[in-house]
Amino acid sequence: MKTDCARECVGGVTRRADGSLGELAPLPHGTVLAQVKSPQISKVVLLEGADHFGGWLRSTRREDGAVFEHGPRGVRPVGAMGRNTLNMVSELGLESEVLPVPSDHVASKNRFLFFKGQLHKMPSGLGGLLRTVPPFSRPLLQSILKEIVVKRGTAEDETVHAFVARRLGVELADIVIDCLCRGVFAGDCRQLSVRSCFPSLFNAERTRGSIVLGMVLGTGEERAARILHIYTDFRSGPRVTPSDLAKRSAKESWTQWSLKRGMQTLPEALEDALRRTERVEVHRSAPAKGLSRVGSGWEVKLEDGTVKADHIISAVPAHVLGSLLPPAAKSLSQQLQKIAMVSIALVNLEYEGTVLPVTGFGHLVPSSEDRGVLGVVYDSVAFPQHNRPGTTTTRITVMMGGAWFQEEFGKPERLAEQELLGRATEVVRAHLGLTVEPHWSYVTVLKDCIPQYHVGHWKRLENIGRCITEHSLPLTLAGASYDGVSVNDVIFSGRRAAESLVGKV
Ligand SMILES: Cc1cc2nc3c(=O)[nH]c(=O)nc-3n(C[C@H](O)[C@H](O)[C@H](O)COP(=O)(O)OP(=O)(O)OC[C@H]3O[C@@H](n4cnc5c(N)ncnc54)[C@H](O)[C@@H]3O)c2cc1C
Ligand SMILES: C=Cc1c2[nH]c(c1C)Cc1[nH]c(c(CCC(=O)O)c1C)Cc1[nH]c(c(C)c1CCC(=O)O)Cc1[nH]c(c(C)c1C=C)C2
Repeated sequence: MKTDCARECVGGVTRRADGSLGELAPLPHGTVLAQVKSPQISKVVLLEGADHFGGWLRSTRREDGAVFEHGPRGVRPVGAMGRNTLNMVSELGLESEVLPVPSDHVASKNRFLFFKGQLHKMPSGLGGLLRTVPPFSRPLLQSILKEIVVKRGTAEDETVHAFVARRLGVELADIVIDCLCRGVFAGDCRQLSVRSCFPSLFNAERTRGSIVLGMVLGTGEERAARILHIYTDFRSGPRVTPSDLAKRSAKESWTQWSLKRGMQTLPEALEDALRRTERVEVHRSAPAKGLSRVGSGWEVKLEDGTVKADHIISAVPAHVLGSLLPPAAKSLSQQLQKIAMVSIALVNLEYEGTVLPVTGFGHLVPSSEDRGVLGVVYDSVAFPQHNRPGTTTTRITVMMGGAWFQEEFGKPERLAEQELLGRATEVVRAHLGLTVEPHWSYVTVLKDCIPQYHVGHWKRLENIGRCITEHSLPLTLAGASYDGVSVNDVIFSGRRAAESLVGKV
């Protein structure tokens, strides 16, 4: 949670001698909008509930040099959002830390599906579209060509499954789209909204009458991005001037990138930069416990003090914000709390030697095959630089649960590590034929880690926006709960929120 204190505000935060947070004598508030629209923000107070910044960006750096990701492991460089993140990486001085994956890398070219007990390479290139490739019953090109003449839908929103079944056929919806939604949202394509999860597909149908025509007639960048990926959300977004690093990523056709010491390096570098910035106060282990309106601003209740602020940028999950708002904002709270979250059980495994039967990014599992197992990432293929130096090892990550967590595993807080490790090793035995024991493992349950944009999410966002405007709440929303769950999306949402207060920077 970020609180902005404009010049005239200013309650603020001090650290007591014992390190806890105390309140400064509050000074008079002026009108919030007049203050926050002014570029002269006197202070920004950043409140992080956990003892580290970065939320799900967590990396284990083992003493022997191996790196394991427990959250995101690759960021896409394409589009305005991708450039924006790379620009930030440059500004933070992390260029030399970047590990790019070019488009001709095997991790960019090969993705697999585990269907009917077998691994199948996802079709790619023209050949893959022309031929009948198992597990599909006919050439994908047939479905693609037919799509052009399918009548435009009229619904304001529908499930991703219904949309794709209608336009491209049930087989693609049941297998490919089911997998895609699991591999991005850990979600159920029969509940997720096409309008909010894949706005580019929804808009292509609306504006061009067809997904295929939308892709063909899109901008050059959109077309290029589409060719490079199986799935690309070709939202072009606002113009972002590319840094040298972003230009390099385009020139070298990167499909994703990571950082030498893991993705956690990014929030660490950001924290360091913020601590060096004047008028910015950064607090860890400082969870917001409640919000109340004081004058035209807010009072944020902490465990051991309060902070007064003219404006709040909330980057906590929607349901958390909903639980913090005062009773007077009941309808806003209710809307926020309706944005569902799912949990993931994640198991990192390390093996001695090269043990994978195939190479590529990883494989996804459709819900018809195994509801509980979402997919397996072959980390050491995309990022061998994270392997223990001087040895040949294989690192993989098994992801389980998502929208099926409760029915498959019960409550996230009740799970035994051993049970999850057992399930994960069983998965790699059945899917990849790995019968040897892993040399090292790490089990974690990421509770409520990915928001679910269910059908009607767009309407909920409209209602949320209306509640904020109607009650003139000095509140801006950012983070994964609203308009995109990728690392790029959430970083961009933070930037947009800040710019809505101080103007374009
Ligand atoms: C397993 C996994 C794999 C993923 N893989 C990828 C990938 O490969 N590529 C990609 O682009 N994206 C990926 N994502 C998605 C992406 O990582 C997340 O959507 C994104 O990091 C969410 O960022 P956020 O800041 O919105 O939310 P969070 O990371 O949830 O951060 C919210 C922060 O708010 C803090 N907070 C909570 N309550 C309070 C409170 N009361 N007071 C103060 N602070 C509070 C939390 O401690 C946390 O630091 C993945 C996600 C997961 C879970
Ligand atoms: C099996 C579960 C998951 C895997 N990754 C994620 C989950 C839930 C989370 C995730 N993965 C990606 C994103 C960002 C999307 C974006 O817009 O940038 C998120 C939130 C990247 C991604 N991973 C896969 C796809 C198709 C994408 C989209 C972008 C792209 O095309 O690169 C596929 C995939 N994810 C996982 C596996 C095992 C897998 C496929 C082989 C893990």
